[in-house]
Amino acid sequence: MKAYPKVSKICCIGAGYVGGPTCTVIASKCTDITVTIVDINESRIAQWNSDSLPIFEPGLEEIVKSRRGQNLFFSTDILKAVKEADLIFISVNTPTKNFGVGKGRAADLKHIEACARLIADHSTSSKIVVEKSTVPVRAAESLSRILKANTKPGVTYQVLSNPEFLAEGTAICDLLNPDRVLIGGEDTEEGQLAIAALSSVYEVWVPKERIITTNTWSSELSKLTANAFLAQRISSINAISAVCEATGADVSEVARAIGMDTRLGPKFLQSSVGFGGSCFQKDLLNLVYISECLNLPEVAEYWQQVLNMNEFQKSRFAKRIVETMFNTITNKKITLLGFAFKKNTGDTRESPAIYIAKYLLEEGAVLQIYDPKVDSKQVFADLSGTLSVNLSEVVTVSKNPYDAAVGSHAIVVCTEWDEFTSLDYERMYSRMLKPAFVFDGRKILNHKKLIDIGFHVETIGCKLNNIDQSKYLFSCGEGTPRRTQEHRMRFAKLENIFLTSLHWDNIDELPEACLTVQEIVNTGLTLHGSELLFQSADKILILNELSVLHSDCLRKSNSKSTVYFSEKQEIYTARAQSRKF
Ligand SMILES: NC(=O)C1=CN([C@@H]2O[C@H](COP(=O)(O)OP(=O)(O)OC[C@H]3O[C@@H](n4cnc5c(N)ncnc54)[C@H](O)[C@@H]3O)[C@@H](O)[C@H]2O)C=CC1
Ligand SMILES: O=C(O)[C@H]1O[C@H](OP(=O)(O)OP(=O)(O)OC[C@H]2O[C@@H](n3ccc(=O)[nH]c3=O)[C@H](O)[C@@H]2O)[C@H](O)[C@@H](O)[C@@H]1O
Repeated sequence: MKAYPKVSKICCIGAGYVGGPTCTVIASKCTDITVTIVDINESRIAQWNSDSLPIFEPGLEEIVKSRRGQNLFFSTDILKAVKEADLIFISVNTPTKNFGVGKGRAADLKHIEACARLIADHSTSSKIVVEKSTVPVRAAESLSRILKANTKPGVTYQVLSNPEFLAEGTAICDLLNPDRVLIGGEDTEEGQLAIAALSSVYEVWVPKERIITTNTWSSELSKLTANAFLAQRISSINAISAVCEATGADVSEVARAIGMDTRLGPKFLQSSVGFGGSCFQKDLLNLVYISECLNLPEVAEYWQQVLNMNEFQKSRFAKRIVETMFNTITNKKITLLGFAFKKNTGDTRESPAIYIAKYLLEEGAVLQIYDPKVDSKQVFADLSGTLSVNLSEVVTVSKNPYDAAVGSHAIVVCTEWDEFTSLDYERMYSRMLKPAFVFDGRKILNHKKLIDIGFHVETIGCKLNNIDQSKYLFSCGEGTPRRTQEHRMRFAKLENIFLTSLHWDNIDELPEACLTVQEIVNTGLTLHGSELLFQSADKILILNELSVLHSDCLRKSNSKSTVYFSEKQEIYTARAQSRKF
């Protein structure tokens, strides 16, 4: 068998989340190959050539900087790179079609086709064309037909399928140490030679036994199947999380127990607010569409259910936020921690945070959003379009989580960033209105500790023992400080005093209590009682350093709910802004 000439020049069309990292790693491992990554998006290429790369991926920047200008180039001169290359990766986006036949389900292959026509029109030498993008089964065949129908004399093409399995956030590790590299090609001598040529590129750093070869269609279908199985696992554990919440079981315990079965394994069993990202939904929709086209409605329905479960999970979580906050979040500030679809990436495509944010905004909430890698421009772009609210009035993007917590009623964790586990939640709590809530959509926080601080905590897949940790002192008559000491209650930790009547016996020591609290800490003191009591209390409490808030338990007007806490909280909020002694 003849050997294919050694690959010495690679062109990658599409400088996105796949093309950029993949070909950067190839350039770093195969320093004798010149790798040029091209894109029609000029600003993206300019960013790749700058100090601020267009995507965040741990470890990527170092490798780009070490190879850029050596054997790694980013360019908008697509024609030149295509002409010079022996091997061309097509890594363009293949989004879900939003028009015409297959709208909302089929993959839109217009970018792939544009690449094929461009290669056919401008190539003056033979090429191996590699489908890196995720495509429907038999897409390589269409690619091949376009190329061959436009072939110039003396130019030949071999089309390979080489799907990418990297996950964002761990892309560099995945590329350096892949579980497998899959290459599909034609079952002809030329096809096998092309497979061998691409394989030789990977063999520089990937053990040969991890490079598997197959026919093109199996390769294409394996990619869709891998994503479908991964998404199915998440939807399966999320379905169980709903059962756990209804029964008192804990989904983390269930995941641990089943994950130790070597047949199941522990990965992808993290129950969450739902999966996001640019591929799971798109690829599942594609699989559903292909199954329908093949007249396999049962198969289509089966995979559709994985997506339905994901929608259910997101909406269940969003509804729970509103229900727990006394069924109304109108004008309530809510802090969203995380906006990316997972940690260690700035990518927000199909992020569950977008769904949650839109839901809360539609319910009238005011959002204060913090994500370490997503900027405000991206947040506003993602939230624009569908809502009936003026976004700039109801959404702020903060530069740190503590600012995002000021005046907020609730924290909602949407992304599992490591830094969220080590925040100073006492500090967050002190900046929030009470009762203060945490909704942990990623199950990453120390829930017991949060409850001890005073938060009401809700999470996915288990019921938490939320007991009201607030301490109430009923009346504050003569001898109260002494008696609180006898009962080992620290006066300075006092946050609530309930005044039962205006009689001097009940309020005698109130000024001293307030002075003590003011001197030592404090985040504020709430007095509970009737309006009448407060009119008198106003006259005896004039403190510069301490906010004393009123909670008028008797007033029922203006109440949207008969729930005591709801009413208390509304009045508390209103007073908090207007009354300071
Ligand atoms: N994002 C991910 O983690 C993974 C994505 N994939 C698949 O890889 C493909 C690419 O995905 P991403 O890199 O995330 O997309 P992306 O949207 O980040 O990047 C695609 C790039 O292709 C460029 N492009 C489109 N048409 C072009 C043309 N005719 N000429 C030159 N450039 C063109 C776009 O300007 C864009 O910069 C998709 O099929 C996706 O399903 C596969 C594995 C992982
Ligand atoms: O084709 C693709 O685009 C890629 O899709 C996924 O990678 P990615 O979407 O980048 O990230 P994942 O780690 O798979 O996470 C996807 C979503 O599922 C969520 N997830 C993941 C794991 C888990 O246990 N629970 C869970 O909710 C994540 O938070 C995230 O929202 C696959 O993992 C990659 O193998 C594949 O190459």
